[in-house]
Amino acid sequence: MLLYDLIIRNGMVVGPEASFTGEIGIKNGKIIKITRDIPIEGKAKEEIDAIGLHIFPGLIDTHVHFNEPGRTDWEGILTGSKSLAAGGVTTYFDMPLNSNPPTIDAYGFRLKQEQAIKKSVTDFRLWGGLVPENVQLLEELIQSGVIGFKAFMSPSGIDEFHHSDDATLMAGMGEIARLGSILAVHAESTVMTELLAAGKIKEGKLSALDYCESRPIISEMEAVRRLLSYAELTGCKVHIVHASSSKVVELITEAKKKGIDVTVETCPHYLSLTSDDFSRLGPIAKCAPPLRSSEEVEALWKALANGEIDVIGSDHSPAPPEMKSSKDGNMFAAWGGISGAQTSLSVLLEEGYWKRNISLQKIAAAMSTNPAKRFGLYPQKGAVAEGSDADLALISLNESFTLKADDLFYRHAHSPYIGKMFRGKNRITIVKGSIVYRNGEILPQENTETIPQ
Ligand SMILES: NC(=O)NC(NC(N)=O)C(=O)[O-]
Ligand SMILES: [Zn+2]
Ligand SMILES: [Zn+2]
Repeated sequence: MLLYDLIIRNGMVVGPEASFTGEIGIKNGKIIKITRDIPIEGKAKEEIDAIGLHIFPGLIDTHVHFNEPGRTDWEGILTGSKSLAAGGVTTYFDMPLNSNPPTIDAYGFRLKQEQAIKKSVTDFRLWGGLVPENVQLLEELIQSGVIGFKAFMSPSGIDEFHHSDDATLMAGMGEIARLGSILAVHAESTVMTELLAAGKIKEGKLSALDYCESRPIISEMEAVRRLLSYAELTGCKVHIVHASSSKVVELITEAKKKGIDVTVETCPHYLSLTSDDFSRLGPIAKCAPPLRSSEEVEALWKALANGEIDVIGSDHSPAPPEMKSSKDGNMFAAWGGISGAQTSLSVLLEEGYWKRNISLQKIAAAMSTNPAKRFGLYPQKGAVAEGSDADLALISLNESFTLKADDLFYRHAHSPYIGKMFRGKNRITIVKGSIVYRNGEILPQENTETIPQ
């Protein structure tokens, strides 16, 4: 009898304190043995020689919009999950919008879950939405198995997913606290962003910089402060998504000190791109909240280095090319959302590890361990440890590549990073013991349909 299905030999395991040379034995989708500095004893059906590779706990992307069912022409579970696997991500949390129907009741949940079980090449969880119409349906969403709830404090850009007014937030947060779940929030002020945008549009000021000015940092800060008050009042756990500035992070750090149960996420694009890049690249780099200055980028890195940023999520939110272009230079009209599912770790390694001395431990924490802990998946996920799911990314740190459109598995080969050089390449992605990605290719899996893209 073979002891293992798979043994990974000679790799450098990225542990929580330090990296160590170790070997990993996998059976039935789980890590059942790890040795330090000595070869694993026993045989396996398959072996991987990971000499020269760093073994990360499989990354968890807490924030993707795969838009299926309903807007599969924008992305899709198959294409989206392939792109994640290529980037070392083994589990994602899909947002309750822009799929149609949105995931705001058990029916919407079931429709999406059926598709994801058939098509996803990685593991996944689904967010439920909190909208003004469904406060009484949050419990059925919990029973369906949502990882948590997501609300917008300003319009989402999607007609079927309304943003939460203050009354909805307070009632919804009371209910979510009662259910013991967590609320993820897109925090921008509706009043500030709508009035500022209306002013710009009236004056015909429609450039990238005008768009950025219509969504200032203070509008995020105002929304976060208000939300934190509701969190304090209701006891609801909250997670602020896509913070664009260290000033937002500071508010959360202060709230943590006061005992509020809050965490914060930022995205690779806020750590690597500026509003000037948006002016240069056009709608491909449009997002909400918008890109900021290079000083803000550096301040966010500091916050990450200080351990003040809990989670990095991609906020992959693509749209068809027509919606990501602008013939007349009107940046207000283009779709807001950056395609980043495949490149998160690449950005963190090149811009963080190589350029700013951010340790691999910090990167693994923000991209795997912390999300697993925050959303109740640890230690099943988020750790290279005996008993954990065999979700792993094998990275060649020194190897560099220049990103080409051809490398992207997205439905639409869009990325603000095409032409950028990255040091650090994901070679192999393993999900629950199965090799799903190896050296540029997705490997066929028994449980996923091979559907043409
Ligand atoms: N409807 C969306 O997908 N919106 C997303 N768009 C961005 N971030 O520009 C988001 O997460 O807010
Ligand atoms: Zn958002
Ligand atoms: Zn989003």
